[in-house]
Amino acid sequence: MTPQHEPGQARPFRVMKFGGSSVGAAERLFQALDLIARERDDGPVAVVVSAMADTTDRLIAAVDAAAAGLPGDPHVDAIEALVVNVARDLTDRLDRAGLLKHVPEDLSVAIAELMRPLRQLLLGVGLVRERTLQTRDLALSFGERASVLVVRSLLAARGVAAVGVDARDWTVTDDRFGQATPDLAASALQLGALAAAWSGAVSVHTGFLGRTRDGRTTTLGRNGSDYTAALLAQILGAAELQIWTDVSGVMTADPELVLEAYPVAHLSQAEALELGDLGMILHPRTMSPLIEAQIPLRVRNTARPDDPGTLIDAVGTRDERHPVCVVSTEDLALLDLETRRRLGHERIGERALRALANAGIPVWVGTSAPRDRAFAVAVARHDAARAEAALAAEFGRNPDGEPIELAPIRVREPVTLLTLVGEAMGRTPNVAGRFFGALGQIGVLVRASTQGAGERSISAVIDGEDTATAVRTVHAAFNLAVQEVNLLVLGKGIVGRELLNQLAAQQQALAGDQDVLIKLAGVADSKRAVFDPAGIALARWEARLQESHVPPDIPALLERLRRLPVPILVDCTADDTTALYETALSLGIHVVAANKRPLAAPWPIRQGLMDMARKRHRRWEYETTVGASLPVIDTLKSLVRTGDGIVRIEGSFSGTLGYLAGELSRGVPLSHAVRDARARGYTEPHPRDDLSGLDVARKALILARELGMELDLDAVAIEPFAPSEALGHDDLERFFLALAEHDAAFAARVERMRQGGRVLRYLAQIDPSPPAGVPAVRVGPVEVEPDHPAARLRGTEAFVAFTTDRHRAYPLLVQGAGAGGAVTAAGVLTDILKIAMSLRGR
Ligand SMILES: NC(=O)C1=CN([C@@H]2O[C@H](COP(=O)(O)OP(=O)(O)OC[C@H]3O[C@@H](n4cnc5c(N)ncnc54)[C@H](O)[C@@H]3O)[C@@H](O)[C@H]2O)C=CC1
Ligand SMILES: N[C@@H](CC=O)C(=O)O
Repeated sequence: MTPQHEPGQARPFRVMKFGGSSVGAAERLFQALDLIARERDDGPVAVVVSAMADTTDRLIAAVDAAAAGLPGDPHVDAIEALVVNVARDLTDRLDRAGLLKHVPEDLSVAIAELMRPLRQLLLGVGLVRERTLQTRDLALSFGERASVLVVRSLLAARGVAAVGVDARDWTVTDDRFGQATPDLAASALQLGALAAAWSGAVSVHTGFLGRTRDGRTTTLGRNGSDYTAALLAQILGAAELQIWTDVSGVMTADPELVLEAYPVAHLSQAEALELGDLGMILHPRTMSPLIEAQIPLRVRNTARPDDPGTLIDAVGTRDERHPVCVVSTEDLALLDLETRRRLGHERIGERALRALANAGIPVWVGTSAPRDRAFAVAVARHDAARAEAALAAEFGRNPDGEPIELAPIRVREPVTLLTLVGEAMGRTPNVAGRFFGALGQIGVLVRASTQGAGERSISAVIDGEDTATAVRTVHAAFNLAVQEVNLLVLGKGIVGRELLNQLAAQQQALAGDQDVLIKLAGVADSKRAVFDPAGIALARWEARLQESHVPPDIPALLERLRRLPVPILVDCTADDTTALYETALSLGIHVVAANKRPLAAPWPIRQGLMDMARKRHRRWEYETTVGASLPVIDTLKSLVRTGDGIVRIEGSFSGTLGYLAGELSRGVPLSHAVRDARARGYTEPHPRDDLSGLDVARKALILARELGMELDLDAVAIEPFAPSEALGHDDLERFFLALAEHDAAFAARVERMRQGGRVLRYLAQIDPSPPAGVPAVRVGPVEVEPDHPAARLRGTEAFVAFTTDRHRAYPLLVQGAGAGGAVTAAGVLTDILKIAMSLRGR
């Protein structure tokens, strides 16, 4: 039973363990000392400490250097230097943090004194040039012993009665040096005898260390200080073990990979064991004293002691829904074994695991195909070659000694073991579906998979390069209530600016009503960029961009964008951005574009991008490139997908040219109408692209290519709206002046048409099977009769008519505003939402 803490009573006995990160940096020591003093005021405590900072590494390096041989004979000076270095490094660190002046005695002398036997030890190693695990354990013990000396002295200096305890004096172990196992009963006996002398003082113990019955120093292996602390807690019947570290508890994912990762409030001991198997929190053997004695464990942050941290106990999460932890174990190799026939009575998996165990190779995960025809096993990458050799040796023969038909072993590396751990999973339906669905949505291939017993964990082996995206996506699918997408918006002109305004207005509603959180990670124009992985407040995007001095290095920004959940590049420029799309898609970033140029790029380039998007399972959405927000592309794709035969596509694709035709028929001079159209945001950045017919030609080409027509822009027959000689100037003012010279001729032409009962329109026609000598795609001005569907268009209205096998008598019409910032931006936002919604609710 866990002792309960009654209000008003002193809290029962607790063990506090401070790891490398907490006592490692001398600066943190102050905080650790505060915490010990604070807890001590509240009831009895014992403290376990690790070695400071890189002291352990320095000690290993010193032993290795001594064993490798040092200059001089018998290396006395060099050994002296090694020892002095280790000691000086420690005292310098304390001095820099201003800690030495708090201690009345001279700590540097005490540390040097403590290290004296290390000198003899290294001399011995140098003489025999031999470095055994036993020697190494003894050398390493100086790190923890120095920590105890420092912590005890500093506690005493602030008036906290403290006694330093060399845990070797009570931790009785076997003689597996480097990874010794304590004997609980013997250790309890020793500790009982020692504890009587502490009489209320804080006992400060070395973590990690033990001693054999015949007095040789041992270490307890990985997470050894945690093990010491758990044992101490068990033997002394502590009410709680606190592990103080540099994070505020067990995180839902590696915060280096997932910005939104957050500490889990509660974990069950069973979950902690699963996580421990994956190298997280405590090593499973460290958990067993706590489970046996039912001692709760709290993981806390030394730098943020008021954070609640994670409580690990028998109950686990009190939150039925969430969260679950996503653990990524990287740098593994996956070995695939396949037999073409059954291997007699013994299964391939059993033999493989035994062979690997005999070779001393730890296995991260092993999974079998039905009836064991195939077996895949993941091992650390550095063990891959040895594992392959061990398996090849094993399967060179069957149990009867006969050769067998084993296909060559396939080794895939690097791979990552991605594991979802959470008790709540067992109580939630379709966990596997959501897990694999989330991976599938982003095109991550699962090379092997397993589901743990008790439905507490599920794992997938994936390619190493997919790790970051996969962890973020799975984390978001299980732990975030809303589907987050992250945008990098290129261009803040008519369309880009309006898009950001619409986003600002809709962001909250989308999160609240649609469970989609659209975050602006970055925005760039042709001069500068601003990027913030935490998200740029939409009300502040313009100010943030103006304040920025960062040049628009878009590939570098894409590299940062890819690390965020559901990254989308939003192209609202009129630039040639094909190279950027290639980078984005290859990095796993979706693309949403109002820009037509990449779609109108030479066929192999456009097709290469399409293939890349398909291969990488990324989306490239571009509905607004024809008819702004009108559903032109979606309609055409649906017709093609459902097997309708397209007979012809025709229409008025340009909002600008439609608007100009209307203005001309009202008597507005051409140059005035173009100025006006530009000011209203209908034209391309340079109106020449509209008046030359190029913009409509691009749109027609985009549609033709949807039909699989392998055409380039030069195959489109273009007759310009205005004469080419009027369109030469880049400078807009000069352009308008030159255009004005044609105002009278245009007015006369329109008047002549009016008198003939016809109207001017700029039409496009796409004919998949044109008559001989007629171009398949053509765009140009047409004088239409009053009963032509285009004759009735008003303002910026565009229309597209699809004549198909199924819509032959009455063509399928899409009609509405074909240009303008507001409708186009809404179309871009719709494309963004298409991607977000398709991922939501996985
Ligand atoms: N205006 C409309 O009605 C419609 C426009 N579109 C397309 O939307 C795109 C944008 O049009 P507008 O907003 O009207 O153009 P705009 O000229 O007003 O804005 C273009 C923006 O792109 C930026 N830019 C240019 N090159 C860049 C680069 N390499 N990196 C970052 N930013 C860059 C410019 O600084 C500017 O902010 C064009 O491709 C256009 O064809 C599509 C449908 C309708
Ligand atoms: N300039 C274009 C804008 C939309 O693509 C047009 O007027 O149609």
